[in-house]
Amino acid sequence: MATSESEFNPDLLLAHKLPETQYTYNERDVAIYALGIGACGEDAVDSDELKFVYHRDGQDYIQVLPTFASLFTLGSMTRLNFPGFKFDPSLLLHGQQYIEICRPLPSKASLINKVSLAGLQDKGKAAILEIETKSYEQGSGELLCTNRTTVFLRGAGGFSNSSQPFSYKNYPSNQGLAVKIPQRQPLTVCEERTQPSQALLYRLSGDYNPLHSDPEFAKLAGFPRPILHGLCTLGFAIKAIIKCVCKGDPAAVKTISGRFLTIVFPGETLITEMWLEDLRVIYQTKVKERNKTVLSGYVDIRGLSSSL
Ligand SMILES: CCCCCCC/C=C/C(=O)SCCNC(=O)CCNC(=O)[C@H](O)C(C)(C)COP(=O)(O)OP(=O)(O)OC[C@H]1O[C@@H](n2cnc3c(N)ncnc32)[C@H](O)[C@@H]1OP(=O)(O)O
Repeated sequence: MATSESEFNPDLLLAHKLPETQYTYNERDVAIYALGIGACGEDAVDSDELKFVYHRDGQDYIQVLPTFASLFTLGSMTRLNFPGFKFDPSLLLHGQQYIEICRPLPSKASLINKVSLAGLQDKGKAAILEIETKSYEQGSGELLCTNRTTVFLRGAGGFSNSSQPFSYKNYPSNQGLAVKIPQRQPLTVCEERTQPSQALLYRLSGDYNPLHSDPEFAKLAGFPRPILHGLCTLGFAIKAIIKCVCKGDPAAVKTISGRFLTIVFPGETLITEMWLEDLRVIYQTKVKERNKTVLSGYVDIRGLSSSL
């Protein structure tokens, strides 16, 4: 148990206001992110992926992958601190990510993030903490996207003061649910190998958690070597869905939900299976070398090309 009963104070915790953060990005950040999630990693002239890392003079702007939105949360997620609730940050794992895109992401922008606590559950052996980030364009004040980041805090559960485990959630119960994988054959499957240096490249987008780069830190956290960022795995999976289901159009993606089921090591091969249910793509991603399902979730899309 990471907190003694006297340390957990739900009134203090729920009254706590998280500070606003800012995030400014440009085309260079967009391209570095796309390389970090494997764009053009196997073929430098891949016509489906080149547009995410390069645009010729005279062409329209570089295109932005919808999972780039997950980076907007970095400012608040790297400094998590709550009065009335303590945990060991070295035991934190990314559990789930939910992203709602209100309109396609511009290739450069300055954003204001409004951050709030969206949930906290006592699961006994762990605590589940959820942080919501709403990103508004500076100037217009228009809402661009919402992220909900769920972190799984190993060893931080068992803090409830009553016999009923503490549970707080302030968002609709149908959002970001664990998915049921269909029993039928998938509509389509995409296989892509991550590079042994994938996490070292991905971290340059701003997630410098040593869990993904430092062998000693990874061992202290309970892993034999550094593991891949969950959001990097999610980026690979959603890029595969855009390629295989959305005909390469990143603007087709409306909502993304993913649950990280087990760890991925950089260098492993990701196989993403996809099923279509109306305008929802259900997906699961497996690591080929260990035959383990590492991620599952859904993507809601805005429409479908008739050729599918
Ligand atoms: C830009 C900011 C990013 C913020 C994150 C910063 C740090 C980033 C770190 C990473 O990227 S870590 C790498 C990515 N994440 C992972 O690799 C985690 C992979 N998943 C696991 O290893 C396991 O699933 C787990 C999280 C350790 C949980 O497994 P465990 O066997 O311990 O749990 P269960 O007994 O099955 O379930 C207990 C309880 O918790 C609920 N639950 C389980 N898994 C998750 C999950 N991934 N997300 C949310 N909730 C989860 C589960 O439903 C059970 O609840 P009840 O059903 O009992 O109510």
